[in-house]
Amino acid sequence: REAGLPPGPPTVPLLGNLHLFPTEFAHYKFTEWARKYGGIYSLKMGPGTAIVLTDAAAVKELMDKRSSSTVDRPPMHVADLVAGGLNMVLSRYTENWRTLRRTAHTILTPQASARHLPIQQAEASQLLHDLLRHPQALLPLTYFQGFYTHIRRYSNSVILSVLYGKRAPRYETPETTAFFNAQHEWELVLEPGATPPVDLIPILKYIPERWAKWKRDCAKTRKLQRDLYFGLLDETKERLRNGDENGSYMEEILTRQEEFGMDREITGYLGGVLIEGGSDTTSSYLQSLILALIAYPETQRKAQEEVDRVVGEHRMPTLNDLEEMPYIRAMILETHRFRPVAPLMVPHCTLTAEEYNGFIIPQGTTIFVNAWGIFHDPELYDDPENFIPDRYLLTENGTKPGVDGSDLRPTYAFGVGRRICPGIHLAQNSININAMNLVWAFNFTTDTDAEGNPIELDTFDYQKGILTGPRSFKCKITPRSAEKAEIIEREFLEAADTFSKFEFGLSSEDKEFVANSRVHVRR
Ligand code: HEM
Repeated sequence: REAGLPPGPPTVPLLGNLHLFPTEFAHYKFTEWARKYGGIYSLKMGPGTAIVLTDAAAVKELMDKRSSSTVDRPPMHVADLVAGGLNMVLSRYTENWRTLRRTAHTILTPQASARHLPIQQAEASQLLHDLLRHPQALLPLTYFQGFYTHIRRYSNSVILSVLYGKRAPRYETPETTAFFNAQHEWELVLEPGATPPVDLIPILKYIPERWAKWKRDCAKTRKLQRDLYFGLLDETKERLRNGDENGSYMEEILTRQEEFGMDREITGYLGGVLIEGGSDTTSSYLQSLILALIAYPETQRKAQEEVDRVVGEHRMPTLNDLEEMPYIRAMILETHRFRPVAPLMVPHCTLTAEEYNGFIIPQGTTIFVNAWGIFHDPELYDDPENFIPDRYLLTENGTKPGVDGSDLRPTYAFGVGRRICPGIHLAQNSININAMNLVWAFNFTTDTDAEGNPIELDTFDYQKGILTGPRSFKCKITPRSAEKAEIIEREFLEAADTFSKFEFGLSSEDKEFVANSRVHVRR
């Protein structure tokens, strides 16, 4: 370890700390090291360096205030092979990234996100309806529990609708299947160990494809992504040409392509990255919320009391109600803290050398922001391992009274500096609507086994990966009253008008599903 670097675990020759680097759930190990080496420590990755920040003051200074240096991402050859450097999440600080980011900001403003509220609300009404009708697995062979796929469908359909004006009525809708399929392949090639260390030893990039399965996997992922992303783009173009607009983001980009400086290639990938960013993040969050509500029934009871007081029995919640619901707002923040979707955010990288607190951070250093370690720091939070929304009623950032939490902020889970999540407004609308809806509509409880014993939930049973969410779990979802069940049916039926504007070019199975679900309701 070079002089001037922050401390860190002991190194060995050549590898540095590479042999210690966790290949899954890295945030646990990073947090253990933070308690030992401090809020800023370094890891030697062969000749390269990584810094782990588990200190909110350091994050604020380095990631927010000095974001012009920490805006970069570390090199990732796999991302270049799959998306030609055009995947905004993983892209380096290039002209293309700036174009993608600028355009994303222009279309994803709070005002634009508000314009898309009707379809978000309609989709949320289908989510309630799906949970009411089919809370359990839809197909006997489905690995996932029914509720789990309903939530995934919801978030994917919302993003497809707002981007391309085309919704996904079923989890098995062809575009949704194609997306989750491509995404699965993408996650496999991104897994640590799936590729040789090409970013550390660049000569490995030149291994011919016939000896490198990973290159063939990247090519396969690239094709799956391009077929879907450019297919959807071309359909939108076609509709625009035919005068069938419905106000989607891609229509706006296609209309203003020149002004945004976007060619076909970059436009296709902008849409793609927004589907990727917007699908499993929102759904993982909602699945974590349900998991927490079941594991902490007292919290569920308090949230239900509040929603009943503000909304009552006879109507569904609306976004305006949230203002009157401090407990639900606290519960929303506590879910981000308890189980952040991106526990290490997405790694950043320095464009210039930085000095901080007497340490030198060289140019080209990878920076991990250990959101998990900060959110679970017992110095900051009382009883951090438990789900306790009340903490956010005591202080703005949920920290212990008397502790200075001013370096934190309520949007922390969405990232830092110039890479902060551009989908934040759309995501927050989804989270706010559904958090209220779910506690208003249902009781969430543990399921029972064949002998009638409750099936214990493991609140640590999470998927591995940069983004994480609970693995499918069993639970019981029951409507809280017959009247609420009726309101759910009615709202879903009334949403048909809103849906119809987004029901272009559906497959025959989707058409049949749509027709049947609505006829069924009318009976
Ligand atoms: C619960 C929901 C969500 C959470 C918790 C979340 C969180 C994050 C985090 C932590 C980052 C990395 C920030 C950083 O590097 O510092 C990020 C980046 C990103 N998110 Fe989200 N996100 C969510 C929803 C969405 C949605 C709905 C979209 C799309 C509409 C989206 C699109 C993106 C994109 C494109 C980036 C990359 C930004 C860049 O590197 O410049 N996210 N998000």
